[in-house]
Amino acid sequence: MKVIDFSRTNSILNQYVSEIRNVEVQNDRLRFRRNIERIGEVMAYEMSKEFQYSVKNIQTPLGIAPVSTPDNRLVISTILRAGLPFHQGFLRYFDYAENAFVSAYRKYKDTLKFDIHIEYIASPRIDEKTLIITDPMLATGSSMELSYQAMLTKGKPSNIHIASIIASQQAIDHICEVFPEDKTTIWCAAIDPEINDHSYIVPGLGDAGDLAYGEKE
Ligand SMILES: O=P(O)(O)OC[C@H]1O[C@H](OP(=O)(O)OP(=O)(O)O)[C@H](O)[C@@H]1O
Ligand SMILES: O=c1cc[nH]c(=O)[nH]1
Ligand SMILES: [Mg+2]
Repeated sequence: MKVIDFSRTNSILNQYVSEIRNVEVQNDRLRFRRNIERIGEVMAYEMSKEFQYSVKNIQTPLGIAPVSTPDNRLVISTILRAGLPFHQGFLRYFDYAENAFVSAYRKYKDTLKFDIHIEYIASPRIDEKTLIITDPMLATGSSMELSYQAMLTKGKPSNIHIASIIASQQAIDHICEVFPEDKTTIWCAAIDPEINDHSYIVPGLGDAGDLAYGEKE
């Protein structure tokens, strides 16, 4: 499976990642959400280079201009809640994309053990389309796996892009096992080495949903 890790390349993306990780900066919710959006925008631009293109002859006021534009039919799917600003970043660039939303949350049995519950899905048909699943955090990879299973009730995509910001090495390994190898690409801004006993990514950034939208009870 193709895994693209942007932290290996020097670019302005790393500035945005440093700010969402930084305890001195990340509590500014507006900046946190905007940085997540900006990472989505940059990632969307990079991802667009992998799409299929064909030349269209565009009528200008003065003549015909041949322009190569993408042909992929995109569905951007997002895992609530933390995925929302990331989704928005992709949608700013892929303005013709269809959109899907899946809810996934950790229901704790005690302080360490939890199940992931999927209770809501709103999606178009995804047959023969390019499915982009956006979620800024991949800790165990279970929310991504279960959300993908839920999306498969809406059809069979031709190819899949998993977009995350911080992924644990464990999540990358898990996704490589459970997603179709030949048609999946993982995009992330960084891969961190560990998850802790509470299944939080270390060093990670903390709870992305809470940082974007406030704590829940
Ligand atoms: O890889 P996993 O171990 O499944 O963990 C990652 C999930 O955790 C976060 O959501 P969270 O459950 O915190 O919900 P929230 O976005 O509502 O805060 C994140 O956005 C992922 O969906
Ligand atoms: O590190 C983590 C793990 C799950 N969800 C988060 O927001 N952060
Ligand atoms: Mg959360």
